[in-house]
Amino acid sequence: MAAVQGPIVIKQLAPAIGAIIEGVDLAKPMDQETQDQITEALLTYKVIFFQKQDMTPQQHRDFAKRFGELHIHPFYPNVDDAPEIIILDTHAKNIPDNDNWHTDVTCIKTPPMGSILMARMLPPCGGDTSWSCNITAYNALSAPLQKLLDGLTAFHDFRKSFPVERYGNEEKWAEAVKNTPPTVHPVVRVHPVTGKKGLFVNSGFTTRIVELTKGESDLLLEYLFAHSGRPEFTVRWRWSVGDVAFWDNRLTQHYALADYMPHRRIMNRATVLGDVPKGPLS
Ligand SMILES: O=C(O)CCC(=O)C(=O)O
Ligand SMILES: [Fe+2]
Repeated sequence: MAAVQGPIVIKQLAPAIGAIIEGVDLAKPMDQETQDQITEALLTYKVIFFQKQDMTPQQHRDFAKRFGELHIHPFYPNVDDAPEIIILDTHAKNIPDNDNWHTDVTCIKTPPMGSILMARMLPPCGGDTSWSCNITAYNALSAPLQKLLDGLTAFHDFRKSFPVERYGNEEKWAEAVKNTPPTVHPVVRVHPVTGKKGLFVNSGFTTRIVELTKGESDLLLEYLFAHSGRPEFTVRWRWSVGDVAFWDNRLTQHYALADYMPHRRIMNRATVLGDVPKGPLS
């Protein structure tokens, strides 16, 4: 059954992050007021969930396009006549994917502002996804550590999440590496809309803090990666087919649990490009 179009109802899920949005059918044409309410909810709750949705990949793309230009992933398989929609199908490679804390595609100069993920096929149980709030994680650090981090930058490298041995096709991989050289972002990001500060390092892509020695960088990153995933900064979503999660990728991370093998799980994702991350000093 398709979702009903009506007044929006918001149900907060956890103190740090996450809310369910009721009363919107994402497949239907949307007025500006509804879109603005969705944007507002995204900024407030960082990840928002829509249930019982019935979108084709084309409608998924069209909804996502309302929020900005879409990213076409160099690697993931995509829908034939909607290349902006990537297909995450664990069965295709028979290995789990995205089962680490990460922020999407921070290895490019303009990492996504948001990702919109829809569940298409699910295992009988398991396969939940968690999101964490990098603003709450930053606020929980001591003032001296916040001050140190405010002035640092870090490398983000495509190869950390996409090593050649995992994604095969050496030629295509070399081309993607050439087109995606490591990029440097501030370790603390100022959210371009809310002005809030949050950690902007993630275990998916961040390899090295530029201004520190390798030993210092390794230890500090290890601490920050572990800190960011603390349960009190998170929300965990148990999927049903037709659920859609829309997250503000600018100051969040997420983790797709791979606890359901050998069952199949298929998700579709649209990825909305963002701006160049700015730090407190940049
Ligand atoms: O499959 C999931 O639940 C999330 C996968 C993921 O990391 C993503 O779509 O960006
Ligand atoms: Fe992801």
